[in-house]
Amino acid sequence: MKTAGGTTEAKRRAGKRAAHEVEDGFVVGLGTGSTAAYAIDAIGRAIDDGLEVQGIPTSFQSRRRALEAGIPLTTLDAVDGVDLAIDGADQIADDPDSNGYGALIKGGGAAHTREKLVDSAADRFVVVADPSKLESVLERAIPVEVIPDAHTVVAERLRDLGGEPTLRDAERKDGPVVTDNGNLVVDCAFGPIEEPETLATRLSRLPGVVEHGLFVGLADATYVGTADGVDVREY
Ligand SMILES: O=C[C@H](O)[C@H](O)[C@H](O)COP(=O)(O)O
Repeated sequence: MKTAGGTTEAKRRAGKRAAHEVEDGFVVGLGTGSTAAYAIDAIGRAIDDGLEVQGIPTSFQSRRRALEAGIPLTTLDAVDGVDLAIDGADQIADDPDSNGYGALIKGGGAAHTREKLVDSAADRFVVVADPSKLESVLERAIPVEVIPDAHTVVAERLRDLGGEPTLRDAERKDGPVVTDNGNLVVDCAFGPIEEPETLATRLSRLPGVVEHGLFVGLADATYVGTADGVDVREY
């Protein structure tokens, strides 16, 4: 049986393992969420032991975690490139025989726009996860970041594409979630996504959409923490 403690340990293992890939002098993309946070903490400990790196956070949350961990920060426009990005995922397509093997759904924390920017800029993008994130076919609702004025129009276009859109509401305030970029999030359910690349292209084309949480062909590897180790998938 999977326990909350077991999941925590799996996330910690995956995060630590990915942090081992960080080398002296690297510029590292720092993902958002509870799993990437373990990688950030591990990089911080390596810095205490003498490693020299710079981090690029993907959200307010990862920036704060990185500052707490003592990671020197930089920005995408101040560096020549990103050596490695480490980031979590909400769902990972895990059928090697399918079109979308290694495709991801991200944005459960509304951070997918900056995550996609940083993760796609990296020479290598490693996903860190626990086994609950693995599915043969992606099926979670896709987070779509929209400029505020556009949310009703985009929702209409998403229905045209066969989706069921819902404006994401904040849990601890009246009103919608507002992203780090000042935008809104529409979560759109499409059922099982057999052709993630086709859907990703269609979503990217919609006026008013800033970015969506379907990451296709971006991940280079996934590290899945397990009860006694880490399973590695290279794409
Ligand atoms: O917007 C949030 C991000 O895409 C996260 O990487 C994703 O939600 C996974 O988070 P966690 O590791 O906490 O499940």
